[in-house]
Amino acid sequence: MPQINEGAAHEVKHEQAQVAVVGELFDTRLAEARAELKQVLASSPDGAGETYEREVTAGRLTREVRRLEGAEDGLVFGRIDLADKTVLRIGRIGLHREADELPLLVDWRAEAARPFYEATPVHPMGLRRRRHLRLAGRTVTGLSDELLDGSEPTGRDVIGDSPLTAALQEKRTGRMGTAVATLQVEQDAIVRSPHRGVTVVQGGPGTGKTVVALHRAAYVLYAFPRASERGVLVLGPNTRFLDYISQVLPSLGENDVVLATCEELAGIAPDTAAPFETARLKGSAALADDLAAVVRSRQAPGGEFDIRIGRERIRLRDDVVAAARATAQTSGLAHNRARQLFKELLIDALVRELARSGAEELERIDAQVAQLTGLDLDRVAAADLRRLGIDAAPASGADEFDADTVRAGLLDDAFLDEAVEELWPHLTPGDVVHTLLTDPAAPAPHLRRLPASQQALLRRTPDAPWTDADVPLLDEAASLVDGPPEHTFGHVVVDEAQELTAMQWRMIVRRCPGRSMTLVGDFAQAGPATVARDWKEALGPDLGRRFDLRTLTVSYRTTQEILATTEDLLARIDPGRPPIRSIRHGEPPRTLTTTPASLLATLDRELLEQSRAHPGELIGVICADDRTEQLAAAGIEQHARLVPASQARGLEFDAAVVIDPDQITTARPGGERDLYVALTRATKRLCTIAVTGAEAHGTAAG
Ligand SMILES: Nc1ncnc2c1ncn2[C@@H]1O[C@H](COP(=O)(O)OP(=O)(O)OP(=O)(O)O)[C@@H](O)[C@H]1O
Repeated sequence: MPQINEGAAHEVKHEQAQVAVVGELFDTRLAEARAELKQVLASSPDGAGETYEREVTAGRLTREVRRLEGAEDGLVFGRIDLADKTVLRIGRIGLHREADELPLLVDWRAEAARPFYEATPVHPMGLRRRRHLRLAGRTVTGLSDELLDGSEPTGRDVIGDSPLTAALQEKRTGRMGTAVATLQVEQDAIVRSPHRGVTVVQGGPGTGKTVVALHRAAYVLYAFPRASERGVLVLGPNTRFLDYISQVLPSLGENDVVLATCEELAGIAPDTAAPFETARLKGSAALADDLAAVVRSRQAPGGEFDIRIGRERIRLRDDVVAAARATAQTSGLAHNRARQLFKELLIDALVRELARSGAEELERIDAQVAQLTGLDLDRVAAADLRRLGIDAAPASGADEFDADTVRAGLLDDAFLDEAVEELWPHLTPGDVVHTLLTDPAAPAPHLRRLPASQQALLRRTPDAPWTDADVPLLDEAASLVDGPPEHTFGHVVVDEAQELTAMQWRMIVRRCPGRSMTLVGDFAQAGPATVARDWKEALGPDLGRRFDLRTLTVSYRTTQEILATTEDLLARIDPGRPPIRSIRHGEPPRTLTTTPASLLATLDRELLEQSRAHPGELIGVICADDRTEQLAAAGIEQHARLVPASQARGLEFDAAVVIDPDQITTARPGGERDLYVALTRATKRLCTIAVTGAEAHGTAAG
């Protein structure tokens, strides 16, 4: 915090007064929105139209109230002074009094706020001074200025610690906070990018990828109205991570973003998690073709259609059925909808057939009558009609056949529908995936080409529960049988995007028809289900190669000392990658060595010492997944957050204690990447506990 000298004290007082004015307007707006909402909720609408209108208005006002409430904390955080002496205050939302020419508070996403983030002494963007404010509630607790135009500080400029340093020194709470006051130039450039297609942000641990992703989501909502109308989705790897980031967008005044995992997006709650080998195999896009083949195999694969209608037995030739099938299959409709088209085409053919056979029957009767009596019935009938003064064309059997009535009757006929069901059954997504993975006779060109051991991993038993790895398959099957998902988004943000399998990419792309996305991740941190090695490989099949690739280069989390100890590991994971640098410095990481029998005692002691030395700090204990249960049973969670290595991606702690790195490395393929993730979670202190001895992995006793 800058030293509050006399000039600074004066400035703090001045800012305090301004913050109070902004706060007053904020309170008025919030009170107005709440009162209006109350009034709308108390009204009694007359009729469906008014009820609908009331719902819409109440929805809008509820959102407005939540938006304002979310932005209250740290409402004002910046100020820019332009060379022409214009002063603008920057905050989480915009506030404007009608009578004023300038806004009282400029939304951080507005163009007018851009210089607050992007101005540098080399490119001052018309600024003389940039000021950061620190607030506790509505009290200004500190401020610091940067002079950008080369002018000398005056008594009204407060030159002190960088606001970024102050922000980074705050204790971790277990929930990510916003970085709206201190977004750095390279981050801001991505957040504010006008690019509406696919933006990919890569960078090492702690470089702010999540920060950028979330602020980008808020920016899109503000700056791209069409995308915002269709909604913004933020997709994360697991609920633990979503919980970690859950507060960021509300505190940016944005409550309308949907936060979801892939499972939540598909609306499927799997019963269990698949082993990674299975997850990797089930992630292959080639299975999409196999699923499509299974569905096709249930679409009138061949043969004629034979049905009794009334007393008649009608048979449609196989080429007639094949033509209906081809038309339905090329209609672009999903299986269950195309079934209706197929059925209607069959009915059309049946009606034609009935008309033809009816006409033939009448002709046959006429011919028999003529042969027996010598009368031409058609001519007799026509002569009779002429005598009556009616000019009639010769009657034919077809004229007496009411095709429309017959057609309508057949459309409603349950018996006919059953017959169609034999050829083209209604399917559920579960039927399709189940058939692919359980039925050895199912068409599955890709699956068949796999070695027997892999086929065995993919096979499921009839009653097996669905796993997380089945979710993208079920979602793919849903799109094949019921059509594309109803709920789509205007912009999708994916965090830890390196984790997604090809099948998961397909489910995301289905939900973002406009292909407007921000994808952030780091392949050096990829889990074992990931097979793609880079973005081109991961995105190529669904999004092509035209994406805007940005790289973040500075870590704001992991200290330089910790990064230095992970350099060898990183070089093994990704030999060509240049090490990243950090703006943080801290204690050198420590390694403790223990035996399986004394692991719990060693860990206990370490946690106790850390809590005593650094009260209130958040400690994360990261271990191989297999060891989680043992540590949980020992009550570790009373002192620290216990995180299985597979779920540590994206998380952050003041201190991290990494248990048995060798076990993490060997627990699953790509274990070195799991270890790299685990070692880079701490903002201050890293302690590694190595476990030596024959029973080192997973068998330690307390
Ligand atoms: N501009 C910033 N101002 C303040 N804090 C920042 C800024 N950028 C990043 N941070 C902080 O740095 C930490 C790491 O950021 P973040 O989690 O976004 O990194 P990441 O690249 O997503 O990391 P990982 O690869 O481990 O998932 C967070 O605590 C975040 O709040």
